[in-house]
Amino acid sequence: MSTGKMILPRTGIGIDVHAYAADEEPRPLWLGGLHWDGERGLAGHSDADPVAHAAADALFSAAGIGDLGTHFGTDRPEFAGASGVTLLAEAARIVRAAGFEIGNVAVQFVANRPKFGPRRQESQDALSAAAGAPVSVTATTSDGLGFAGRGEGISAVATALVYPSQPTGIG
Ligand SMILES: Nc1ccn([C@@H]2O[C@H](COP(=O)(O)O)[C@@H](O)[C@H]2O)c(=O)n1
Ligand SMILES: C[C@@]1(CO)OP(=O)(O)OP(=O)(O)OC[C@H]1O
Repeated sequence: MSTGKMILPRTGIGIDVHAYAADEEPRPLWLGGLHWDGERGLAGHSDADPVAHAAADALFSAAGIGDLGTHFGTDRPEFAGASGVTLLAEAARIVRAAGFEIGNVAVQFVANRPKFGPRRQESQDALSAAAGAPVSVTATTSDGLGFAGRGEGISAVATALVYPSQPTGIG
């Protein structure tokens, strides 16, 4: 007999944007959980990895427990310079503690460079290990249009699917 309880998945979305660091204050580029040698870095309180941040934001969104700023505010000195991989792992821990399992996360970033394809698997492996669930990463240019086309910054958008650890609902 049915108990009327179900496991309903929930989707979430996250967007993150970081501007390139000023020439006077150069930073390393961290993108998709990887360091990109010789590439211009992004400005931010943490390591400014928009792929990892968008993934974490999508997880919080799917669980309905706020967003990146809710959990890792820029007023928290312990997150200064924090790696995106660390933030994503912590986000996954918080989401699981809130009673959810993670199905998957998909992220796409918009940037002319670095050329991502050759390091896609490495990035996906790093982020999937952090999340404890599959994280796929894709890249696109914007055909030279907009702030990505002008080389002003990098944006990323992510979706996530989570589901309750225990059946919920009527019954
Ligand atoms: N930084 C990037 C951007 C794109 N790619 C790959 O190039 C292909 C074509 O991209 P479009 O701009 O035409 O969407 C696509 O396969 C992207 O994965 C990349 O490797 N690095
Ligand atoms: C990650 C945090 C905290 O260190 O800082 P930033 O690196 O500036 O990144 P952002 O995507 O603007 O999210 C806000 C903060 O939670």
